[in-house]
Amino acid sequence: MAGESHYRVPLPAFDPAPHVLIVVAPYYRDIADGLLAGARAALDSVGATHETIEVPGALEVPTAIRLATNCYRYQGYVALGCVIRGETTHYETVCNDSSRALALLGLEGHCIGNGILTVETHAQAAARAFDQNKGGGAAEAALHLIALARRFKRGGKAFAPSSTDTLIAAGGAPASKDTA
Ligand SMILES: Nc1c(NC[C@H](O)[C@H](O)[C@H](O)CO)[nH]c(=O)[nH]c1=O
Ligand SMILES: CC(=O)[C@@H](O)COP(=O)(O)O
Repeated sequence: MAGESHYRVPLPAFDPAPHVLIVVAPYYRDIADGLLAGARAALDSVGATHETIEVPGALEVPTAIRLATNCYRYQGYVALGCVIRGETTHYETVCNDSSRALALLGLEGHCIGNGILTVETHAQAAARAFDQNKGGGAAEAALHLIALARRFKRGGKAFAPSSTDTLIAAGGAPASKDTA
């Protein structure tokens, strides 16, 4: 499967536009550049502003995001990188720990899209970074979570469900101004 084949939930409109931090591990520079281009295009498409920082490897991405949360500057985060299986069990460590740490940060309420590829070969990585635009998908995931965070923000007014309200709407459906 080379190209993109799954359904992508339409992005909501944002007002105000969110500010997002991209954290990328350019362990494989060419793959990282493909992921970055897709992520930036997705953020630009909704008017989101963004900054990018680099860390050495995928294992550092969650820690960098956690450190960035200290400054309350970003509404969401896009984690980008690529892990390719080597000869030892280190692959499992890098894949599982980075993924688990990002998930735990998400459960703390941080809006994170995970675009860290975990693959067997460089060719698989290239297909996902370029043809399948996994960087864009990760940025879109972060944007959907930002919309949800705004919709369900702490101390917000009570929400009355209606037939048009679904979880998938992710903040895009209600006409009310519910911005964070
Ligand atoms: N093998 C890969 C790594 N390994 C490096 C670790 O992520 C980490 O930087 C190191 O253990 C120091 O803490 N990183 C990747 O991004 N991709 C790999 O394939
Ligand atoms: C995913 C990795 O950490 C990998 O690149 C390391 O390779 P190796 O298992 O051959 O040391």
